[in-house]
Amino acid sequence: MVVELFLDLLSQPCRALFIFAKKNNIPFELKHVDLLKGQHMTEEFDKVNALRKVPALRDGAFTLAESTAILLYLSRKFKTPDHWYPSDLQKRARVDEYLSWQHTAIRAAGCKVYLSKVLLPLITGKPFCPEKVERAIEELNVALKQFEEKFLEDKPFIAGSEISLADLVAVVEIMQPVGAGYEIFKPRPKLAEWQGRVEEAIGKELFQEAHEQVLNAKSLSVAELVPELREQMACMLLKLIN
Ligand SMILES: N[C@@H](CCC(=O)N[C@@H](CS)C(=O)NCC(=O)O)C(=O)O
Repeated sequence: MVVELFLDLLSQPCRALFIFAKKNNIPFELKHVDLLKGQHMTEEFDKVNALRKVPALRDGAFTLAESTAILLYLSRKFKTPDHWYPSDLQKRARVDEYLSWQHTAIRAAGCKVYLSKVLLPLITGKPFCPEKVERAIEELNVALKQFEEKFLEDKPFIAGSEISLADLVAVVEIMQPVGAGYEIFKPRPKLAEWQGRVEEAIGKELFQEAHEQVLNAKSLSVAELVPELREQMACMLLKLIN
């Protein structure tokens, strides 16, 4: 029985897992959990991840939540090439450092841009609030400056000369505000060059496949989201962006 991955490619951590599994030829069954249909809120999905969030993994009777834990589980189980999570003590520490930092920095700010500009208007049917989007962009700009100066410096990749889990996790988060129409790369040549290297290391086709949905906001629909769930999701999003 192959590993089952519960994903929605609209979600950044899900894209990281999808790319990682495909790039490393890890055999897996993709279980699509459609966030915009509220499929993560069902009793059925609750048995896989009681946190009711994607991504999640099931390997036989074993279930696992949290993308970092899942990436590490897959890298160990399938003994993926060393560069993803280097055995060298200090290179590995660089990856750990980035994975620890990113949740409250790039991820938090990039999410706010996407949620306030794309998802909340889609769910409520109301236009986005320009002040909220502006505030989120300011937060994101601070995080991106820290990313370039502290984490990337003048290296090709975060842990040195090869792509690692840190770059993968970073790139999927950085693409989320791009999906909201925010021009991230033009004013940041260093970031743009890094993104190009990461995309090349992953493979352009796989990168595009993973990002197709998030880069096409017009294709999103909440027509199948029942009113109670719509209400719950709107409240949750408002809390997240405030
Ligand atoms: N720390 C978690 C974050 C998971 C997460 O926030 N997933 C979002 C999609 S990106 C989700 O499922 N949201 C649905 C909800 O919170 O109701 C991870 O890295 O896996």
